[in-house]
Amino acid sequence: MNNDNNELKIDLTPYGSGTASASSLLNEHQIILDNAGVGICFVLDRRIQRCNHQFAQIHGYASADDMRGMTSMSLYPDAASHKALGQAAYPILARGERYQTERLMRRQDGSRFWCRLTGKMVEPSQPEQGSIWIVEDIDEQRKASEELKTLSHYQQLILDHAMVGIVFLQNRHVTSCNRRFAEMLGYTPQELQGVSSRTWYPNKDRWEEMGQYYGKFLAKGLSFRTEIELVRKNGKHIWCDVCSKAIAPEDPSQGSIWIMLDVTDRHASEQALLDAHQALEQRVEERTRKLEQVVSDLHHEIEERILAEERIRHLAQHDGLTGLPNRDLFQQRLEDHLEQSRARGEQLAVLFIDLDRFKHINDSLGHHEGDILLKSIAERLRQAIDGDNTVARIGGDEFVVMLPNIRSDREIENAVTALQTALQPTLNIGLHELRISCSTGIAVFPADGATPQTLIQHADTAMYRAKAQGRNRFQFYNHQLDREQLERVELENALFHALKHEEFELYYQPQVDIKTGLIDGAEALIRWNRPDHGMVSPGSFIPLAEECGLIGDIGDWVLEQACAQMHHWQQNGIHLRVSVNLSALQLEDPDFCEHVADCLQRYGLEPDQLELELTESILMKHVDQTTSLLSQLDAMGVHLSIDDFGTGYSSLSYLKRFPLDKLKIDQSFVREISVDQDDAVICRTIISMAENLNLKVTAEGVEEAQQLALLAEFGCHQYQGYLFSKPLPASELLALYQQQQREAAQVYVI
Ligand SMILES: Nc1nc2c(ncn2[C@@H]2O[C@H](COP(=O)(O)O[C@H]3[C@@H](O)[C@H](n4cnc5c(=O)[nH]c(N)nc54)O[C@@H]3COP(=O)(O)O)[C@@H](O)[C@H]2O)c(=O)[nH]1
Repeated sequence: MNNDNNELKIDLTPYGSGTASASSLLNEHQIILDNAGVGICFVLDRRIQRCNHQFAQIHGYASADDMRGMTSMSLYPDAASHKALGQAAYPILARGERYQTERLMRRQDGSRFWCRLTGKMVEPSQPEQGSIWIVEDIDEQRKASEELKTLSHYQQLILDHAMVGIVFLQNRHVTSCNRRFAEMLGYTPQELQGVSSRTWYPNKDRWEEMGQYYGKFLAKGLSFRTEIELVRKNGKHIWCDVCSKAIAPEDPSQGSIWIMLDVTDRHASEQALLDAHQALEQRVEERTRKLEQVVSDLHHEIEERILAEERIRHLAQHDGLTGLPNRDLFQQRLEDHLEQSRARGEQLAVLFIDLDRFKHINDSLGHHEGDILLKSIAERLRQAIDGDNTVARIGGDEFVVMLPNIRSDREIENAVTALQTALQPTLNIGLHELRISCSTGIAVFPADGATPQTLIQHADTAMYRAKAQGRNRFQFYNHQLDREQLERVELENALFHALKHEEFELYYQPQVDIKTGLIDGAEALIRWNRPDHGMVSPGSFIPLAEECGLIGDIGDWVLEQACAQMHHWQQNGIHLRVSVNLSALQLEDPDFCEHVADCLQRYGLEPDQLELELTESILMKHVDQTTSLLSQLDAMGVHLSIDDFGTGYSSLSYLKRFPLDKLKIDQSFVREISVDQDDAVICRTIISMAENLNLKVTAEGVEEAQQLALLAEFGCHQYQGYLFSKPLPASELLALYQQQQREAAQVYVI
C-alpha cells in the first residue's frame, strides 16, 4: 500500500505480523478507523474483510464485527447494482486510480440510502490484495439536494410560468429574469441577461430619477411599489405596476428583485375612464353651467316680468307724462282714506284743480312745450302738498288733491293757497316766460259726498264756479253748484237742438277802410236765438261747442251761411269780402279745403271773397300740418288772417312761413290805445311789422274816434268796432252798406 495520508492503513494482522511496533501501529490504525467520521471497509474478493464502526452504523449493523466476512453484495439493493458497480469501478481501480461514486445502497433492515463511495485498490498490480472503500452516508445531503433541486425546479417553473414579470438586478443590471418579464419588454430572457435597467426606461433622466427614488426604500430594506412608464424593445411605451425589494437589505450588492405587471391595458382603461370621467364632468359642468344660465335667465326673466308687471301696474296707475297717480289710483287711495276717515270720524277734502287758460297756452306754444309746462306744474303741486296727501293728474290740465284728516275750512284754504303760491313763480318754457294760475274746486267728506266719485264730481263742479268767477280762485262745493252743472249739460243738449232746429243766425260786423271810411268787408259772427233765453253770445257757447265736438258742424253751418249770404249780395250787385272765424277742430278735418272749395263753387263765389280768421293758438298748433293746409287755401285764393293778434305766442319766423294776408289787432290793445302808452306801442309795432311782412292790418273793437285817429296815424288799414257798427243781421248790414254807397255817390255828385 502507498502512504497517501488519506489512504486506508491495512490491518496486517491477517498477514501474521507479531512485532511490537507493528502492533502499536495497528492499534493506532484501529483508533483512527474507529473514530473516523466516515465508514471504512476493506474488501477482498468482494467480501468485507474489515470495517470500522462508522461503516457498520451507516449500514445499520450493530458492530463492525457483525459485518466481517459478509459479501459486499448484501450492501447493494440488488445484484444488478452490485454488478454494475463492480464493472464501473474495476477498470479504474485497476489503473490504480481512485474510484468515487454515489450509489443507492441497502441497510441491514433493507431500507435504501445514498452513499458516496470512494474506492482504491490496495495494490493495483495485485488485485487479489483487495480494495479499501470509504463510505459516506450522504442520504440526508442527497435528499436535501434533491429537495433543493426540486425546489429550484419548482421555483424555475413558477418563475417561468408566472403571470408577472420578475427580474433580479444587481447594481441595476439583470442577473436573471423570467420569461414574462422579457416578454413584457419584447426581449428574450437571454437578451436581457446582464443588461442595464436603463434599457427599458424612456430616457436617462427618468432612469436616474427612479434610481434615486427607490434606492432610498431598498437601502432601508423596505419594499416599494409604484407605476412607471417603460419602453419596449420596439419603442412602444407600456405602463407597469412595479414592486421591488432588496434581496438583502444589509448587503445592497446582492441586488434586488422586481416584480412587474403590465398594466398598460388597465392604465389605458383607467385613462379612458378618467377621460370619460373628465368628459362627463365637463359635460356635467357644461350642463350645470347651462342650467345655471337657464336658471339665471329664468330669474332674470322673472325679475324682468316682475319689473314689467310693476311698470304696467305703475303705468296703469300713473300718468305717463307727469308720473303722478292717475284717476284710478287716486280713487283707490281716496276709497281707503274715506274708510279710515269714516272709522275715525275725520273730515277729508278733495281739491279739483284746473289750470287757467291752459288750452290757449297749449295751442299757442304747441304740445311739446305744453307737456313740459304740465310736468313743471305737476312737480310744483307735488312739492307743495304734505307727504300724506296725494296729488293726481286726471285730465289734460286737471289735477286732484286729497287732504285727509282735515279739521277746518281754514286748513283747506291754507293748502289751496300753498298750491296757488307754488304755481306763482314764472315758468321758463323754451323762449317763453309763462305765468300760470289755477282754479280750484273743493269738496269735503262727509258733508259733500261719501264716495270718491261724488267727491271728485262735486269738487269739479265747484271748480267750474271758481273759474267762472275769474282766474286763480277757489270755491267750496255747495248744492247750488250742482244746478249750474246741470245747466251746463242742458246747454250742451240745447246746442245740438239749436243746430237741428236752425236757431243759429249769422250777424255781420262791418269792416271799414280807415282811409276811405267805406265798408270794404264784414266779419260773420254767430248768434244763437235760443227759445226762452233770447240772443245768446257765442262767447258762452262756442267754447262748450268746442268741448263737446259740435263746433265742426257749427263751423260748417257758418261757412255755408256766409257763402250763401255773399251769393245773395252778389246777386244784388254787392261785392263784400266776408271773414269767417275758424276753430282748431275744423282745421283738423282732412277734407276741410275741399269743403271750402265746394262751398265757394256751389255759390259761384271767387275764393278771394272769403277770408278765414284763425287765432294764433290755432296757427301754432301742428305748425307743419297748418302750414300745408294754409298753403292749399292760399293757392285756392282764399284770404287768411290772424285774429286776436298779440295775445298768443306766434313768432316772427312762423308769420313769415304762413301765407297770410292780414293781422287783426286784438281789441284788448285797441281798448287802451289812447290811454296806455304800452298798448299804443304794441299797436304801432304790430302795424309796422305787418307793413314789413306785406300784410294788411285790421284793428278790432274800435269804440272811440280817438282810437281810430291813432290807428290811422300808425298806418292801420282797416277797423271794425262799435264806433262804426255793432255786428248786424245781414239785412241791416246791407242797408248800412247801401246807405253808405248812396252817401258816397252823393258826395261824388256834389
Ligand atoms: N269759431 C267761431 N267763433 C265765433 C263765431 N262767431 C263768433 N265767434 C267768436 O266768439 C267770440 C265772441 O264773439 P262775439 O260775441 O260775436 O263778439 C265779437 C264782437 O261782437 C265783438 N266786438 C266787435 N266790436 C266790438 C267793440 O267795439 N267792442 C267790444 N267790446 N266788442 C266788440 O268782438 C268779437 C269779435 O271777435 P273776433 O272774432 O276776435 O274778431 C269771439 O271770439 C268770436 O271770434 C263763429 O262763427 N265761429
